Amino acid sequence: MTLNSHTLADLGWSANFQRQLDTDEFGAFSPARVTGVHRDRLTALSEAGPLLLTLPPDLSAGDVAVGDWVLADPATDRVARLLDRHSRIFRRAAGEASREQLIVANVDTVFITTSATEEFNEARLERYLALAHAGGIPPVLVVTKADKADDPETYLDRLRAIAPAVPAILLNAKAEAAAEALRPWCGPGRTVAFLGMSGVGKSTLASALTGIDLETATVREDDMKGRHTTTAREMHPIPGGGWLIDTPGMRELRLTDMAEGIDEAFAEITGLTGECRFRDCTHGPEPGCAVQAAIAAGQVDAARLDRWKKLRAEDAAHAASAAEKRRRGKAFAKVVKQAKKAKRPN
Ligand SMILES: Nc1nc2c(ncn2[C@@H]2O[C@H](COP(=O)(O)OP(=O)(O)OP(=O)(O)O)[C@@H](O)[C@H]2O)c(=O)[nH]1
Ligand SMILES: [Zn+2]
Repeated sequence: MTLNSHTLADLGWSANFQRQLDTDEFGAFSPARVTGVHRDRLTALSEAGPLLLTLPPDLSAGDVAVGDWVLADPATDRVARLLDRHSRIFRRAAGEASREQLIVANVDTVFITTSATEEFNEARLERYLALAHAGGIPPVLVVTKADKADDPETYLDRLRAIAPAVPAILLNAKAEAAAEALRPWCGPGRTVAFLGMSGVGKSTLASALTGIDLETATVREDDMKGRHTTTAREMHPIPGGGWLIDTPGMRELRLTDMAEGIDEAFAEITGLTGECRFRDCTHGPEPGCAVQAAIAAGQVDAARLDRWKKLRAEDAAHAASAAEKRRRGKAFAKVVKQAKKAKRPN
């Protein structure tokens, strides 16, 4: 099989997408996986090979992300419909309240990558976990630079303390065996992505998995007018099956984008809050607090409670400022409308 010929299953198609098609769509359109999003067009892969698609008037580039599935009209090379995604990574759009800015779609596993160095930080990892949970993507924790630490196993202990249910692996990203350690989550039709701070070894691992140097990998494509353009590839095949998505948007994710899905990342605490005597318990000094009781019993880490409260507070502040912006935006629009009305001659 060449690089340009994949079955739908290889591309990540599943019953979950199949179910979304109407009977009349079956014969008329071909499903295609989005591999690149540009201002007014998409690159995509279908069973027949690469496609260059235009967007219909009711869809804008911001509605689509690398990893999405679309139905393409082969007669016009236009997107007929965007299919519902099963998972995503998103950030909150700056300025515009409550709107999600989509970063990637339909990822099956996210490798949250950290290193056995000073960079290791529980609070940050909890945010990455929250981001994965919010987008419905099962996370795997990867600790690189095992070769640089005196006692690297302690980092696994620290991960167990914050996320006992999340698989965690410790490795040297530069070693031959690095790709093998990630292989259980890859395979035909499966899509993976890396998240983590700069310098933790994401590119090293990505190159080990795909066999290409992603830092320098570019691809020449024809644009609509037949000109050649050079663009970075954002969805890479993994030898043996599966895909790695690596977009600039993922690398630009900032920690402030990540305060959703927090409750799931702190399940051992949020699972208890319903048992507190007071419904509005702050899990501080009040009597009958189930969380404080668990801390006293050594079942919950007090530092985790602090970080959970902090994340929740940040999230609330973020939501409040977004609501305020929206309110001001509306008030401003009203003023503009009134001004226009006033100017208009009868
Ligand atoms: N010794 C050792 N060095 C590593 C390991 N993983 C990564 N490095 C080195 O750390 C440096 C940064 O690795 P990258 O793979 O570029 O990190 P990155 O996460 O892709 O960083 P950005 O591209 O900035 O997001 C490189 O010099 C790697 O060779 C490891 O497990 N052990
Ligand atoms: Zn409480």
